[in-house]
Amino acid sequence: MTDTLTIRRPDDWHLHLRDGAMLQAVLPETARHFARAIIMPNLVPPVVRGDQAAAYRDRILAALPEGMTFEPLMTLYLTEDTDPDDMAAAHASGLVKAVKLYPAGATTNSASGVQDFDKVRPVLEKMAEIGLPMCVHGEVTDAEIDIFDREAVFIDRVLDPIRKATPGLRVVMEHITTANGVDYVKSNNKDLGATITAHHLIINRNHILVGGIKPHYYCLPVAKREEHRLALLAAATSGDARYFLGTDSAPHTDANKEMACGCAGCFTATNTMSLVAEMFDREGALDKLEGFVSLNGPAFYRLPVNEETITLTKGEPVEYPDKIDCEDGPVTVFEPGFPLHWRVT
Ligand SMILES: NC(=O)N[C@@H](CC(=O)O)C(=O)O
Ligand SMILES: [Zn+2]
Ligand SMILES: [Zn+2]
Repeated sequence: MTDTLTIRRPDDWHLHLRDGAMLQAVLPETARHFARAIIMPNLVPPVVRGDQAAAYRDRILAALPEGMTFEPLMTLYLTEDTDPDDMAAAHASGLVKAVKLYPAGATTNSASGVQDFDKVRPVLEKMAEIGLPMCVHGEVTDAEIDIFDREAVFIDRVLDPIRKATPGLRVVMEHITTANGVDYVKSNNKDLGATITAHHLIINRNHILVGGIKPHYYCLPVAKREEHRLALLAAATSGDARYFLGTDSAPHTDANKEMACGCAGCFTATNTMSLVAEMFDREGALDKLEGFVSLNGPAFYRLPVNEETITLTKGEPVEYPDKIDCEDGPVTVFEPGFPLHWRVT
């Protein structure tokens, strides 16, 4: 039985760090294990231009505790007014590694997102030309589409037409939650990848709703049926390099989660590596863990892999805090409902 595992230091290809007091509170949770992360731009106001991304990057680095190393990989929030030249300059300087597409109204702080996809056509063409990847929150927002179908409908009605109209556009389907998402990636070429979160490998929709509503399991896209969770787990542990870890760790204070209209987002930064290793171990796929967390992401983003390593050890159940403190109020850490045995040592 394997009980220690040394792998290259992992990266997180989808992370929310927020700003101010929340940034201060959550950044060490990620930087403890992860070397780099793709930083989501859904602040209020959103990070739309290169100068805003540069200023946000500076605030992140200023919040990093002494002695920790971490590289924020910045993104721009795509709006109908995005200037293709500003975007291209931010990419050429090395600052910006991706552009994020939020359908307007799809998720937390997405009001400035795209309503009319034709309006961003020139920007998408520029991205294809310069090789700048687009990260997509893949859900339609139409009131008549059931929330559990919004990812599958987005693939058919929005994503596939965009990809066909924009050859060469490199796309990451963020936080996929369905077998439809898994299959769409599988049946396409190397210009398409997908991130998978730790929590979507663990929970299905029953976990949110059976026996009382669990606000800390509510995120978007919402967890689906068990058959979809199993498809995600199979994809993550398959060794297929088009799937990689993006935690979508999305902190909200408990006050904002535990209310009549609670925010969407699971906070997993603290225990991600224990969560993911546990799930890979259960699948007998520990040999695929390094690919999923440390190799496949850099390959897609055409970045070097990390030189440092981390060692995971299996033993007695791992202890981790149930909440982390933040000046704005406590933030609950994702609790899988079973013990975790792999710790980063
Ligand atoms: N995933 C979530 O449920 N929430 C994210 C936004 C997002 O990634 O869609 C957030 O910013 O809180
Ligand atoms: Zn999202
Ligand atoms: Zn997210």
